Amino acid sequence: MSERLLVLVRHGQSEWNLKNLFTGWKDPGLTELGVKEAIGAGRKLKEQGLTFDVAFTSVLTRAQTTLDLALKEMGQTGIPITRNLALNERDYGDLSGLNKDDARAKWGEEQVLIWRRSYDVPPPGGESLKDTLARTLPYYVQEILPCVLRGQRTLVAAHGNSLRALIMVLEKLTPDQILKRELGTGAPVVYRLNPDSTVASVKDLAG
Ligand SMILES: O=C(O)[C@H](O)COP(=O)(O)O
Repeated sequence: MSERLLVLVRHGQSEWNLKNLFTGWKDPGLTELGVKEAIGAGRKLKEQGLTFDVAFTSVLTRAQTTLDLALKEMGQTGIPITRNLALNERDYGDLSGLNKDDARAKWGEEQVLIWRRSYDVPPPGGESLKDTLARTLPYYVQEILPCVLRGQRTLVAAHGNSLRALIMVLEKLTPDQILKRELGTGAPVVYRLNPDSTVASVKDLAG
């Protein structure tokens, strides 16, 4: 029986995570810590005895580098990698490049939390989680899920909010529950799916 393995991993710390800037579709690289976290993700997956047949990532450097470093750590650099902007971070619109504390000072704690974590309120000029889901979910259903269901062990390296969107569907979270769901940098979440594509088990390798 095939194991229907799906692992989601958020990229390691980026230069803009470190500077506390809204990033979205901007394309900073990983920090030194981010590189360590990416290698650490590979090490955690290796320790679980996991190997992969295919991988998916976004068109942004921080996710691609994280994937490359994790695969290298696992000795798995030869597997096919598909890059698609459907997996990109949520577009933060006019907030992109602004400091998150400055934004809180300007618009208030509550408004910024709503922009960052609510389901359907977009930041000015950007995408809500619902908008993000509207592009990540079709890609997941059409491109990623078929690989998992045919037994290809699948690794997805992407972003806080593109992955939260997928996690909302996988874990059947309500808009209220997704508000509180955070994803650590470089922390893999390991899913095993049932034949009907529902989740059989989930294991968070954070920490
Ligand atoms: O795009 C960003 O700024 C981060 O990658 C995710 O930010 P958030 O935690 O504010 O959604």
